[in-house]
Amino acid sequence: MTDLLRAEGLSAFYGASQILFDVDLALQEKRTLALLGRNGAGKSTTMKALAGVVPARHGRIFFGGRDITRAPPHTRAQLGLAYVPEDRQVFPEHTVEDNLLIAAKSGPDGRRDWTLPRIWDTFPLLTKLRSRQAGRLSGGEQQLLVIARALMGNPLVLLLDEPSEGLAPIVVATIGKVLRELGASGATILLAEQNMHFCLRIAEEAVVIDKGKVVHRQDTAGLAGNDDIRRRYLAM
Ligand SMILES: Nc1ncnc2c1ncn2[C@@H]1O[C@H](COP(=O)(O)OP(=O)(O)OP(=O)(O)O)[C@@H](O)[C@H]1O
Repeated sequence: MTDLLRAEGLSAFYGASQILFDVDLALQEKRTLALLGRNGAGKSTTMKALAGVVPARHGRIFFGGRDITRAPPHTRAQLGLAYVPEDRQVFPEHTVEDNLLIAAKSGPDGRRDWTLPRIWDTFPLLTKLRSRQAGRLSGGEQQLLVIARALMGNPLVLLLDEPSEGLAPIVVATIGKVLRELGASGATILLAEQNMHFCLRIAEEAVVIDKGKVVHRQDTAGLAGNDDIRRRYLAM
């Protein structure tokens, strides 16, 4: 299978502080990879480096075989890399439907698989809320909206930063169901999470990061039974 997105020897800094050390990641087409780690392990920084929001000081990032290490965030987005940050930024004054329509465009390959009707089918909860102002949605509803909005751009890869963070278990279950369906329909997803249980039925494989370094890689089914790694790096 082809690596759609690959990071090789990635390092990143905030000022003088080094946050990522020699991170290697490979995301294959039509697969979901979990990037797991505790609070402060470096998951968000990795996602930001892949999206171009934080520069890579060393190393290389390849997307569809093309070197995007120095490409700005908007170029990466145009190439089909959709980044959904953890802060769930919706356009608060606009309706759910307008938030989605603002983002509607063909994918870099000309595909228009994701349209409003398909979004309503995949996210029934959003259908009910289509006329509501996005700023009035709950955190979970906003999370669904930002995922749906990313899909409206028909991306090749979704980078999702901690979609389950701070949400009630029932909402987390709804988001999990949507992500499983997306994976089954052939989406390519990198999912940064602290919550390993959330990832188990969504991602096939996991990369564990700790103190900015990749410390372990395993299929998620195996990781669930790997008490040593879970205790050492995932605080569970
Ligand atoms: N803007 C910043 N300036 C300086 N240091 C930062 C900044 N953002 C994050 N850090 C530090 O970088 C390290 C990695 O943070 P990062 O947000 O990537 O971790 P994370 O695994 O995503 O954790 P969380 O679950 O808290 O989001 C932490 O030590 C954090 O304090």
